[in-house]
Parts: sequence; C-alpha cells; structure tokens
Amino acid sequence: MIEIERLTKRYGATTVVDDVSFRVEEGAIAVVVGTSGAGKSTLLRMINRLVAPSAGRVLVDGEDTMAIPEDALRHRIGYVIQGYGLFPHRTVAENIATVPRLLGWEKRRIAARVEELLDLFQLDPGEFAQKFPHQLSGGQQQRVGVARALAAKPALLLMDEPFGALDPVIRSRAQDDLLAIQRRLRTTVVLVTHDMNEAFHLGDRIAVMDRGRLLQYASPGELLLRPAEAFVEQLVGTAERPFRLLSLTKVGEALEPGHAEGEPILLSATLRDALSQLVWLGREALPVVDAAGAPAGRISIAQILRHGRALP
Ligand SMILES: Nc1ncnc2c1ncn2[C@@H]1O[C@H](COP(=O)(O)OP(=O)(O)OP(=O)(O)O)[C@@H](O)[C@H]1O
Repeated sequence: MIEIERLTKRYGATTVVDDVSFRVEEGAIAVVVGTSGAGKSTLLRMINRLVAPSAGRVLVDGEDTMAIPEDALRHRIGYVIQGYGLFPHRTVAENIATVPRLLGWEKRRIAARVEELLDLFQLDPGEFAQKFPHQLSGGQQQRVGVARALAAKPALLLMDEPFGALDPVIRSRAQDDLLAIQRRLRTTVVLVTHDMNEAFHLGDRIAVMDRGRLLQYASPGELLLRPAEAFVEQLVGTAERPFRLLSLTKVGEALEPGHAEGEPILLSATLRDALSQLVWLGREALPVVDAAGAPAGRISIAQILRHGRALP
C-alpha cells in the first residue's frame, strides 16, 4: 500500500504539485491523468525521490520513504518511463538483471529470474536474452523495460507514460499484457498518462490533476457519474461517457436467459464490445458463451440500454 500525504513541490514561487493526498491499496492500479504540465511526472518522481518534495510525505507499506536510503528505496520501487531507458550496450538479460545484481543476488538466482520474466512477457529466452535493445521492436523494448522494473519483485511499480511511444494496436496489447501480469503478481502500480482511454482501461482508481492540484481521486464509475468539477467532466469527455460506462461492465453481469442466433459473445466481453458487435451485425440480440464455448444465455440491445441507465 502507498499513502501520499499532502505532497507539495515548489520551484521558486511556482507550485507545481499542490498539497496532493491519496492512497493506493495493495495490488491496485492508480492512474494519474491531467493536462500537460499538471504536475503528474513530478508527483510520480517524488514517490521514488528522484524529485525531493518541498512538503508532505510518502509512506510505502507504512514506512516513510524519507527514512529509507535512496538507493534501497529505488530497489524497492520499479520505475518505467516512456522510451524505456534500456541500457543500449547491455543485452536484454543484462538489462533485466540490473537491480538483482546491485542487490547482490547469486548468479543462478538472477539467471532463473531473468528467464522467468522473459517467459512471463512472452519473449523466448533462447531468442531474446542475448539481443541488444536496438535489435528489438518498440513493443519488445517496452516489455523488457517493464520486466526490468519488476525484476527484484518491487512493492510498487511507477510508470510514466509507459505506452506513449507505441502505435495504437501494440499499445492496446501492451495494456492488456500489463493488466494480466499485474493481476498475477499483485504489484501495486501508479501510472501516469494523458490518455483517458488508457486511464479507464487500466485504473482501479483515477487521480485527476490540473495545475498541480488533485481535483478528484475516484473509481472510473464514480468519475463518470459524479465528476467533482466541470473540468473533470470535460476531461472525461461527455460524448464518450456512455461508452466508457458500458466498458466498465462485463456481459456476464447483464446476462439474460434464453437463446439468440448469430456469432456468440464471450461472458468476459464488456457491454461496450457487445453493443459494438450488435450494431455491426444489425441484430437485436446475440448468444453468449463462456470461455469453454458453452452457451450461457443472451445479450440484447434492450438489456444494454436498461443496464446503461441503471449503472451505479
Ligand atoms: N526542475 C524543474 N524546475 C522548474 N520547473 C519545473 C521543473 N520540473 C518541472 N517543472 C514544471 O512543473 C510543471 C509540472 O511538470 P510535470 O512534468 O510534472 O507535468 P506533467 O503533468 O507530467 O506534464 P506532461 O504531461 O507534459 O509530461 C511544469 O510547468 C514544468 O515546467
């Protein structure tokens, strides 16, 4: 768990992070969004003390970060930035091994960890371990960057626009991969982005910042239905609001009994996916199946509308 208490950063007379407090539960993903210059990166960099706070404090698992020596702190907190910051003259394996080496892990343990992470990120160790960063695609470099940040099993992972350099298709896959890996490892994550779609896709909670201030810190559903200020509503995008709401609910949560004809939809798909499919196929309803392909019921346009209105 991470607790940010009244964190403030001033440069001369300018306050770039202004009295920000929020808490991220163990194993949750908090996404910080806001316009350019809102103070998102500065906030993130105060968490691992790359930037020294002017006031306030950060607790990681109850411990004040000021009480932890800086290098020890950075070993406990993974950090991923746009462009991944891989060491160009080190192989993929050496890059991933950076922190375990600094921590003095035994060679065998490091090798096993590197292999485990390469597997986890679907990079065949035989093919990738000895490659250099310039021999990898952007998406592969991104995965190595995250693998390196996770190598020493950090309590917390900080990510600053980690998908910013990826094209939309790869970006969406990288987000899904991160979610799958994060759900498995249960690492607490604080991620900065200016992309609202990314925020709604990844965030258990979303922190909205504007000119250094935290305007709202809430779940995606609350942010949509109860925006604290006009600026939050505007940032969320009123035209996108219904679709974002539908994307927060799984088909399984709105399932109807009965049959329908046509291409089945998975229980785990979102209502947004279902609506899109229904409109595309020009149907009133479609069958729903579970992951094994067994029939589970149906989903209809009428049901999606009913559900859309009844959301929290
Ligand atoms: N070392 C510094 N000295 C003076 N001002 C700084 C310094 N670092 C950042 N700032 C200012 O602080 C403000 C917040 O910067 P920050 O990078 O945290 O914003 P951001 O929300 O991450 O923006 P972006 O999305 O554009 O990266 C900006 O106005 C920036 O110019």
